[in-house]
Amino acid sequence: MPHRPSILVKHGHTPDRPESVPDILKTETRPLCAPQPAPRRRVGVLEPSSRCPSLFSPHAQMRQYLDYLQDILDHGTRHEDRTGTGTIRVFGRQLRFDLTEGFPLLTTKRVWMRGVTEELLWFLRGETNIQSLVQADVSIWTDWPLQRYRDETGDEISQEAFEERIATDDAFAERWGDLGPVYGTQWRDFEGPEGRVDQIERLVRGLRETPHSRRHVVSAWHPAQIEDAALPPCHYAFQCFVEGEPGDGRLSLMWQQRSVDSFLGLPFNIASYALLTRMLAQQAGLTPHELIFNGGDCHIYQNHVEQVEEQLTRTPYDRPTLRLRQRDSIFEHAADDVTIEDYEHHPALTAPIAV
Ligand SMILES: Nc1nc(=O)c2c([nH]1)NC[C@@H]1CN(c3ccc(C(=O)N[C@@H](CCC(=O)O)C(=O)O)cc3)CN21
Ligand SMILES: O=c1ccn([C@H]2C[C@H](O)[C@@H](COP(=O)(O)O)O2)c(=O)[nH]1
Repeated sequence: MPHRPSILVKHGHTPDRPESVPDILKTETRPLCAPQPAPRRRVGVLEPSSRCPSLFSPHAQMRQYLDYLQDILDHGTRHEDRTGTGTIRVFGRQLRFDLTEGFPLLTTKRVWMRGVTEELLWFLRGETNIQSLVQADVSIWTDWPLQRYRDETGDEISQEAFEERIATDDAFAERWGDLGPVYGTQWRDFEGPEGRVDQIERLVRGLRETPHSRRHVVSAWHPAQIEDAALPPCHYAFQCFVEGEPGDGRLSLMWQQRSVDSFLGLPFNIASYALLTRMLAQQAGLTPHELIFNGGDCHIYQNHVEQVEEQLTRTPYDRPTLRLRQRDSIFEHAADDVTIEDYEHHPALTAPIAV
């Protein structure tokens, strides 16, 4: 029977760290984009002159996430949701991270980078069955397979009957874990009228051959296949942007997310797109620059509020550093190509996932 550990099992060890608060962080939070004198514009010169001043401080950037959570608590409205859990939600928010200043892995709780990495590699392999993820001991998707507790005709069966089938029927066991046409299919194998499109392969080629193109878009949203997916894509599209010339160019990435589980999902999503930006930049000989998140329905589940409030009492540490082994192809990466160094973080916070 495939190994299906509980998603709430914590991996790794979370050492408690002594608090050391840099002076700059002891002051009250300032508005992120307080009015500043207009910078002198120098067209075509790669200076961060026109960006929000908050981006100059890595601490302020990670405080952005805490300010975003506080904004939802302060301005959100309570609502029932599909999962029956209930959320507090706002609509339309943006976060921006400067990737030249360390890796944007949250430090106000532990974020499980190996889980993030395995999930991204699983998308990049074009897979939509979770068996290889589960074998890698990553169980963040185990609640969503289409045939969870269903037989092959789609009829619901008990958990015991389902586990019995998996244990005794190899063909059934092999199919277990299919999520339908989710990210892997849409990124690598998007079905169109003229055949399949490998959007990632096309993106890497585009970044190398026509870096300044305005068409570096990958869409996971396939309107004709939404009904067939176990969960319609939450982060449904991203776009890349290159400034500068080959040898001295820099790469930014912006992703769109229609629905945002701000406590459990978003920290994973930030780390995942930051890692993807590093991989794409490496393939195209560019330097990672800015990472931009645009969220639609940005919510905090009501059973995460306590953990969010705990997080809001914490002060971010310096950002860690990410090392990525160079590969000839973006599709050749293995999980141990990614190492995170100097990751000082507050203790892990656990929370139930809304299914
Ligand atoms: N409600 C909901 N939120 C999500 O973020 C989410 C979904 N559903 N469905 C699909 C995927 C699965 N994702 C997940 C699922 C679980 C965790 C999670 O439990 N994270 C734990 C660590 C898990 C571990 O250590 O094993 C965490 O504390 O961040 C994170 C992202 C993101 N997505
Ligand atoms: O990468 C992900 C995937 C999922 N989520 C969250 C957002 C919502 O809380 C649920 C999806 O429910 P819908 O009813 O389909 O919106 O999963 C996330 O934050 N990040």
